[in-house]
Amino acid sequence: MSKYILAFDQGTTSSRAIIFNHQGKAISTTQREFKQIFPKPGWVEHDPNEIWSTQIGVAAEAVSKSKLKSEDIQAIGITNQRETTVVWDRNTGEPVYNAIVWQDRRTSDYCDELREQGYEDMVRKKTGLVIDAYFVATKVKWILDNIEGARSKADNGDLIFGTIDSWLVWNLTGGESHITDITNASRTMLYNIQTLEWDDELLKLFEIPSSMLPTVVESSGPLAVTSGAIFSKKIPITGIAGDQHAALFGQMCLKPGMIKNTYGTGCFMLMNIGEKPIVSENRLVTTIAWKINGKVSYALEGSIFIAGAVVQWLRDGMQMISSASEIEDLASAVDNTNGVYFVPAFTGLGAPYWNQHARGTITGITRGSTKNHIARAALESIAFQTYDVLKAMEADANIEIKELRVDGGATENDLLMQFQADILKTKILRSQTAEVTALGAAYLAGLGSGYWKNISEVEEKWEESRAYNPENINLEELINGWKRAIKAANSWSSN
Ligand SMILES: Nc1ncnc2c1ncn2[C@@H]1O[C@H](COP(=O)(O)OP(=O)(O)O)[C@@H](O)[C@H]1O
Ligand SMILES: O=P(O)(O)OC[C@H](O)CO
Repeated sequence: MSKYILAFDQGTTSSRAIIFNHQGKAISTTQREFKQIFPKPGWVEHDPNEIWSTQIGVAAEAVSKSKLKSEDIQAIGITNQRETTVVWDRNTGEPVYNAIVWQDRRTSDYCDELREQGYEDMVRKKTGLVIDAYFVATKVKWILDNIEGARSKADNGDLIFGTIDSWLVWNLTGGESHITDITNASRTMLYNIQTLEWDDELLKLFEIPSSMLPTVVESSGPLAVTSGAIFSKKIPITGIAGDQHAALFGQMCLKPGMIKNTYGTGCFMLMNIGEKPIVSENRLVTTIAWKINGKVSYALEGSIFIAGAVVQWLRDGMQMISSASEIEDLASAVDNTNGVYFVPAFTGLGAPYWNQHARGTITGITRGSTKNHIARAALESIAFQTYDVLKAMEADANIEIKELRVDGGATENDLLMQFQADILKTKILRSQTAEVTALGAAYLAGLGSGYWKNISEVEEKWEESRAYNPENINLEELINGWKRAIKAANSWSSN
């Protein structure tokens, strides 16, 4: 009887489960959305119990939908929205507060204070990160400082924390395993990516007791085993990685210099930089790509907070379109934006600007501007933000990037992909598999359980579905306009 790999893809807006066969093809996909909680402007939360129930629900459904039994699943791979933080009681398994989501900005002012106090260099050298509310440490501190009784329980050793991979593994193992994989650890701002250990100085700075920390594990191998109560048979968990790291692996960017960009809610560009962590001089972050068989690979990352979400905003907020795919026709009705620029800094600006206080701006509007120009400017903003990150990456790595592998919902948009190739002057390759993130987790799990023999066996499965070759355009004028628009969005901020 053939065996399969079950991948969990726990994302920002939905939980997905996908079953892959030995050819690396998805044979069953299930997905469930869950509630987004916005208690105050700039705050974003999820209910951790709903994350767990939707994730385990879709996993059971994927198995039954494909008429498989638990014994047909060789191993589980987990990939997750990163930085989203849960603190829970190790005795009851109950969270003490909602999960604080990566997009949440409640600790921005505290991050400003840390920068003013001169911690930026130390944090960057140790963790590869910039000080920003995006990362985990300040979210844990906020829960300990603001939830009644949390600090004393944590000091007693009763509370533990984790990113979503930890939370899922804790529940899958019936509270037996409190672990996190090294890629997720590298997003906490508590993990030293040079020494590969939790960092005492950072734990002290953020006042987080070390008894709360999960054990850090590799991204592939025998990591944990589900408890008997979950599936009818215990299943090994043999792959875990944050979603952007899993996508880098799924895109088979295995050699230094290979680079991918995922166009979802946000855009996340990662470049494999090999076995040494380059510290960015251009406001990118350095992160751990994966650790396999004792060997760590590093990546440079540029995180863009709003990409496909600007299209969602035109759909839900402005009701300019009724589905995301409609934007392509609307934008294609004009040849250019007629000087309109849209900077979708709805939650501040991420890489390479890192301005937590910038806000969305539309500039260059004239009497002749129409919704077609605004729609086109919104789409182009995704490509311009990617341009800024790619240029920073080229400068950090001192190379010229010739090829970019892409995936994610917005890569369906041919207008966007062609414009992207044109302004980058780089070939864009869209991968054959839409579910590259889940596939990356499946590959990690399959390699960790002997389902696939070695990396070369999976490497040869990568295929492109379409290539976009750059066409000649007048770039200078376009980029000048974008830079002025960014200046406007930045100057709107009060800081
Ligand atoms: N044809 C399209 N053109 C532009 N954006 C699109 C298109 N189709 C989907 N999107 C955007 O892609 C995002 C969904 O992609 P997905 O990879 O599922 O994201 P995530 O994993 O972050 O939820 C949404 O923000 C949506 O607005
Ligand atoms: O869930 P996604 O795909 O929006 O990804 C979120 C990122 O991991 C945040 O860093």
